[in-house]
Amino acid sequence: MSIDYDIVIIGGSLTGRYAALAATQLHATVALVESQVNYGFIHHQAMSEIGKLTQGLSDAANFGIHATQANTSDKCQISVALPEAMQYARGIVSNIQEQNSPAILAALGVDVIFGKGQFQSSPHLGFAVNNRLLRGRTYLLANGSRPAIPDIEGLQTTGYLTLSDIWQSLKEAKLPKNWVIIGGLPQSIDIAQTLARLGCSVTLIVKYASILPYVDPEIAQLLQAQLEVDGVRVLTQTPVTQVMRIQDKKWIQAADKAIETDEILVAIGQQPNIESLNLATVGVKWQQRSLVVNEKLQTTNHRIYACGDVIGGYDFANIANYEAKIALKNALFFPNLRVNYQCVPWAISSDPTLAQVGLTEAQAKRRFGPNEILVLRQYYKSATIAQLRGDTTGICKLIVLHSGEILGATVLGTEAKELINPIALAISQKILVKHLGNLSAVYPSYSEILEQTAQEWSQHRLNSNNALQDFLEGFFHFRRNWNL
Ligand SMILES: Cc1cc2nc3c(=O)[nH]c(=O)nc-3n(C[C@H](O)[C@H](O)[C@H](O)COP(=O)(O)OP(=O)(O)OC[C@H]3O[C@@H](n4cnc5c(N)ncnc54)[C@H](O)[C@@H]3O)c2cc1C
Ligand SMILES: NC(=O)c1ccc[n+]([C@@H]2O[C@H](COP(=O)([O-])OP(=O)(O)OC[C@H]3O[C@@H](n4cnc5c(N)ncnc54)[C@H](O)[C@@H]3O)[C@@H](O)[C@H]2O)c1
Repeated sequence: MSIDYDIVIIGGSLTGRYAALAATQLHATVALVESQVNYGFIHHQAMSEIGKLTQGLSDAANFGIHATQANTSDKCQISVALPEAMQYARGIVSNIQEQNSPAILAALGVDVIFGKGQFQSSPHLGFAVNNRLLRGRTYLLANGSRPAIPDIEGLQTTGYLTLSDIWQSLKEAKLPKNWVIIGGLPQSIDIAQTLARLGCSVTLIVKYASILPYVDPEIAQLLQAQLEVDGVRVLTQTPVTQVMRIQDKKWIQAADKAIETDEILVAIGQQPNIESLNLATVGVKWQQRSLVVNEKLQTTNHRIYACGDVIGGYDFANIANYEAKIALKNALFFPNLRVNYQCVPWAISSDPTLAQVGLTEAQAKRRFGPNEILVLRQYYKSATIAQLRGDTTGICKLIVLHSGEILGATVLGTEAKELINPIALAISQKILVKHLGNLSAVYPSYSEILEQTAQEWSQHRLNSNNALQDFLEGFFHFRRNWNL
């Protein structure tokens, strides 16, 4: 069989492009097939930053900072001009787009093909696009997912927005005032807070007991409390059963509550983009929420690999890139590598930020038994930097074995995204918690929180070792008595 490319990558967002560049660096020949890149999530991040800035400016008075109108003693009101904010966000998207442009990829040796294409199985496995048949030794599906829409009575006829189109579809100069968000995905938590900070009235509705069922409950509760402080009304254990339009208002029936709103955002999960790919013909299987892959990220056709949102799980760009690395190496060389999500962190850009890696306390206790686990925690208020910046809401929680092996961590607080990365590295490199405790972190810095949390381990070891405590007491008693 003759081939045109060592790998054909289908889907060219940040992950597809990342995989394509990594392949060319390894001197493999690569085709990247892309239908239409959507940088919606960068747009969202920009809006989220504007929301945080607005909040920061509103809090300025706590630091004794007051702004007054020229020639009057009236205080300034903080407000966001949506068209200008959207223009700023579009500018960021355009910069990122430029950095990842097809011209740059082509210059680096990637054959970029615009189109949608589909697999064909005969006479040989190939990917047909724009009247061309791309024959790859292997294929990588990085073609993402789209919002899953629940079968709720009246939802389709009433109309709704999703995480993919929320910002792009807003045409008015002002945001709709009242929002209902259905579903507690990581991204919907962030969007709820951003909308509230931009002046909207937001109700977040989830059908489970927690806004984020896979997160440490203590921390999910703290995050929920912060959302409520920001003015988000949170309804848990409240399944939405019906949606309807009455005149120009939308109405939501959630358990025994009827809620009137201007706009609805549906965020209950994603489903893979698979329909147009002709996957059944080439033996690739899928489920409702994801493609079926093994630990090597091979689909049920061993020459076709997949990574990113198309294979399900939490949708995060860094998780997609991690999977792309594994899938790419398996596809180009011998398929030996297996995914291990234990050391891949993820974070929500909420304020305070939530970041998690490895096992939660409950998962660790289930896997190793409750007596084998130590939970080390430190609150942000103990760190000088948090006091200086006035952001003392936060906690760092490390889950460790008695041996000092780190199993997981959850951090809620400023710079949690930065703190989680060294913990992920410690987990992957099996660096014991005592080494994190010996950090000598820069003072004042948020890393102190990590250092202090890790030091709890030595303190716990000492407190639970009576023989060592007796020895130390005796040792210093002896030195004092003998003046040594
Ligand atoms: C509102 C929002 C906020 C987010 N915030 C964050 C965040 O803060 N941090 C974070 O890590 N992640 C965030 N994410 C998630 C992140 O965007 C995704 O996890 C990441 O982009 C995964 O990349 P992917 O390549 O799997 O899928 P996508 O980014 O969806 O890319 C798939 C690509 O494949 C193309 N494609 C689809 N079908 C075909 C076809 N048949 N042929 C050719 N091409 C095709 C599409 O056009 C698209 O460009 C957010 C997502 C949303 C919606
Ligand atoms: N990283 C992880 O640890 C992990 C683990 C499991 C699942 N996931 C992923 O997280 C995503 C969500 O998973 P899930 O199993 O919670 O999905 P789900 O469809 O059961 O729920 C998603 C969210 O929508 C809410 N919801 C759904 N229907 C609703 C309704 N009618 N009314 C009100 N709220 C409603 C749920 O309460 C939840 O907050 C999926 O994409 C899944 O693959 C991640």
